[in-house]
Amino acid sequence: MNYALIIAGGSGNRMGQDIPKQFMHVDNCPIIIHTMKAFQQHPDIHGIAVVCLAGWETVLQSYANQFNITKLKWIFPGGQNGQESIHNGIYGLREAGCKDDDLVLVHDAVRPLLSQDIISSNIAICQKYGYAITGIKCREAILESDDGFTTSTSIPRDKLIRTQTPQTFRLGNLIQAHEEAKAKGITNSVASCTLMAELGGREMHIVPGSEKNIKITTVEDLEILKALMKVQPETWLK
Ligand SMILES: C[C@](O)(CO)[C@H](O)COP(=O)(O)O
Repeated sequence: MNYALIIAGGSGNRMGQDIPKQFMHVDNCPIIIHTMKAFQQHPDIHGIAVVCLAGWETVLQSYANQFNITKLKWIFPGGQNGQESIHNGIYGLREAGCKDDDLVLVHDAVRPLLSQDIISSNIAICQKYGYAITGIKCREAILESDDGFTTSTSIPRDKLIRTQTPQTFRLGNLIQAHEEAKAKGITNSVASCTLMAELGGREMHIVPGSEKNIKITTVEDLEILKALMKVQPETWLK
């Protein structure tokens, strides 16, 4: 079985709005529901779990009912950071009876333009190799800065990959990684892929992502999202 684990535990401070960004409406629908629709629509996704910001669980369930997201099976509590939220999600899935061999597609609630192809490739690559990370090659020149204002250091971009989600693993492998992280005192890795890299000993395979698989973090991202939805309302899901 293949399950989407949607991470919606954040309060979205960088957006500077009263409503958490995953619950903001675009095109008359909350961003998180746009995201869930992509998994709802995919024939090889058997269930959706959401790790949800405290206090928003009932709102989420109501929206899921309203927009006919019938695959939503579980809502788990969010954590203090992304790593803790994913931890809550995977232990929740195990307690709910999911098997170690089941695939878990960990996905940001605020990446609503996820394509069906990216979901399919994540499943195929994870089934074949065990660890699938969505990513795109870095096309910009990269500089390093200590203070955010000045720089004199360039980093060659040729080997750099900008990661996206989904990031897909077998449930048992994810749980093992989080147990190892606990033993090593790693508590705040940025993403599942960075956690796997920090732990070492795992080769992750890259699934081609898309510039359209945008992460909504700032008001500017919101404007880009609205423009993309206007220009290509049908094609972004392909
Ligand atoms: C997981 C991620 O989307 C990969 O690009 C990204 O790291 C999430 O970052 P955030 O700090 O949770 O917004």
